[in-house]
Amino acid sequence: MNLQKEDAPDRRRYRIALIPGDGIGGEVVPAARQVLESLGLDLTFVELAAGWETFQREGTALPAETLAALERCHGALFGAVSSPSHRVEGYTSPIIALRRHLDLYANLRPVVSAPVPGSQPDVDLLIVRENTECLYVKQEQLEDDGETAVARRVITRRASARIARVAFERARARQAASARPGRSPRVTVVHKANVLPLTDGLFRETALAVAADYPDVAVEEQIVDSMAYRLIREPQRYDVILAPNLYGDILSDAAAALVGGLGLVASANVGDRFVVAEPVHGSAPDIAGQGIANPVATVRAAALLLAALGEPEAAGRIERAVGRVLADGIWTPDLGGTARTGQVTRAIIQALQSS
Ligand SMILES: NC(=O)C1=CN([C@@H]2O[C@H](COP(=O)(O)OP(=O)(O)OC[C@H]3O[C@@H](n4cnc5c(N)ncnc54)[C@H](O)[C@@H]3O)[C@@H](O)[C@H]2O)C=CC1
Ligand SMILES: O=C(O)CCCC(=O)C(=O)O
Repeated sequence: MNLQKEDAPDRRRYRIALIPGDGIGGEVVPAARQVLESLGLDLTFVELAAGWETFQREGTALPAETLAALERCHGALFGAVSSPSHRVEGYTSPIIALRRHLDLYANLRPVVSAPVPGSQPDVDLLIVRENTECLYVKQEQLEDDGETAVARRVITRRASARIARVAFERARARQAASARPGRSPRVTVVHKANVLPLTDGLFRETALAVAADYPDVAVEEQIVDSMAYRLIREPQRYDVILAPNLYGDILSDAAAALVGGLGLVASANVGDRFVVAEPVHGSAPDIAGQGIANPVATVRAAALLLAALGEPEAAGRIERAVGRVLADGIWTPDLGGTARTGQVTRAIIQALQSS
């Protein structure tokens, strides 16, 4: 995947879109921007609108100007949006729309132990989630009698094969980077083909066929409900977990709970030409506006963005700085600490500058 703009005059100058969205998105994205600004890279930022507040103001949650501006950026950092849980005429989740519009077909979610309370030791896994289809095609309808609602679930061989390739390639790359020393690379294919033999069956069958091209990577399969159970019982045994969209979404929030919570876990929505990085969490309306949101997930998302753009060294520096701050016990309340968003952010910047 080469995400760098071919027409970029200088590959080491990046124009980055910032889409804070709603709720704590407006707190954690500026925090991540400060961290990015402290790196000494040649970055310019373009702030773009999307989300529920944008919808209320402009009648669309993903304005055409946002999409047009993204075309001129190398990548984007997304905060979170507040999507209502009831139908609102004309509203559609902008992050789901962006993933499909930009064909960001791989949602990569690293889940790694952290030196914080509640984190299990020795967890180092990657959830590779298909990001464009399944129930997220959002084709729902209410039947004429108003008593039955139907959703279409789409699984294609093409999308299943390309996400499976990402999973196997990542398993190889993780092995090369010694992510799990002494253990062989492995992909766990998640499905529910025992109940849904056509849709999940196609996902499963396609992933297992792709596995044949990767004899050096072990493959196993796991039905999604027992996957949830085993993930919680024994997260250390997993390496790369490959899942259709909805299962991957649910498993990644559960996995976050194993390593300190949603305040720490980031993701990258990756396609062949673009990347949108974001925290796994949502807009957290219960804590929005209080200055206590944990910025780490979004700072880590910024690191994933830099890595995808071809700046692994800067990404590594951010990760190491975050690790030091967490080890020093500079924690927001979700981790049991008393630090505020700004204090954690400043500590990360200080750790970067002293590295
Ligand atoms: N990618 C996106 O934009 C996503 C958006 N959402 C939206 O977010 C809204 C709220 O959804 P919820 O179910 O409450 O999930 P949520 O992820 O926003 O919050 C779940 C819990 O985790 C806590 N939390 C999340 N991020 C945190 C952080 N950085 N620091 C400290 N605590 C944090 C929250 O306070 C809350 O108790 C909904 O409107 C939903 O549509 C949810 C998930 C992803
Ligand atoms: O609330 C929204 O607008 C989107 C929530 C989707 C989500 O949790 C994910 O795909 O990671």
